[in-house]
Amino acid sequence: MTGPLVVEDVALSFAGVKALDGVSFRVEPRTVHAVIGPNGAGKTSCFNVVCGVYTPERGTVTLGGNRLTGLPPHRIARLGVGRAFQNIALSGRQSVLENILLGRHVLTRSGVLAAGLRLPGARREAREGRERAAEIAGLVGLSRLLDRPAGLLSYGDKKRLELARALAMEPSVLLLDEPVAGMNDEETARTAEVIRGVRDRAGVAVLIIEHDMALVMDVSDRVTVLDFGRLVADGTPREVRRHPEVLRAYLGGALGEDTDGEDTAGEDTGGEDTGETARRHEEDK
Ligand SMILES: Nc1ncnc2c1ncn2[C@@H]1O[C@H](COP(=O)(O)OP(=O)(O)OP(=O)(O)O)[C@@H](O)[C@H]1O
Repeated sequence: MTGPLVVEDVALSFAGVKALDGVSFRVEPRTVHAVIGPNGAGKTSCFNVVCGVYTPERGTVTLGGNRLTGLPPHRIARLGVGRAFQNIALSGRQSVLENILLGRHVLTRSGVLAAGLRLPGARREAREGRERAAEIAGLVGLSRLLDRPAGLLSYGDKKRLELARALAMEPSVLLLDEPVAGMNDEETARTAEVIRGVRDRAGVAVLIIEHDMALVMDVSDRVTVLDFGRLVADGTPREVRRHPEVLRAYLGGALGEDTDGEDTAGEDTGGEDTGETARRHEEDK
């Protein structure tokens, strides 16, 4: 990893709606960092700013000191920001291995012509690419399914293949948008292991958006909480779970279970009206 991903004072609006309003946080190398918040909090907008899909009105994003803001998404990807999309867009007829290799295209130097002419450099690159793709498949638990067409995989395996394809670009930071959405408990647990493996075995930082609070609290080293485009808390899972603003944003419910057995859901948050935020979110829908 080249260094931290630093989001600094980022602001973005849509027709007067402040999707992000002065958001700053940093993702340290080799950590799992979650961005959470109620619907419409600005999580997806934040990802889109990091990836270069949106250019913020104010603020910057840097990776290891290199400025990403203002660069097109493909340049940002080459600089080390990988993304696995929420909507699965795999090539169903191609095998697991071939799908991972598609993700490596961005790294292949010798190009299609050289490969077609079977030049030695291209052949070596192709062999190394296949070896690395197989390693990545191992990292996400798909080693035994290398030759299987992606279209025949289970839902959970498809999501993990999508993750592998993003890893094939050899990112320093991997962005995962709801990696366990729609998964049962067993698949969620497998994916949690994969996320830890990406951090610990591949040495890649993982930035996730996720609504599954149990997963977030389980795998994250750090959590950034957004609400109405503003950062309301940033800290370890334990710290944010107890943060009054976080409890207010979530009405205490989703974050109430504490590992030390204390129930923080019923804690007095000091707010005048804990129902206010929820009502506003309901109105927004
Ligand atoms: N392309 C867009 N056009 C107009 N408004 C948008 C657009 N994208 C996001 N917004 C608005 O910006 C705010 C933040 O939205 P965003 O999608 O970033 O939130 P989110 O936290 O990802 O929500 P969710 O959990 O529902 O996906 C919302 O008020 C949303 O309606």
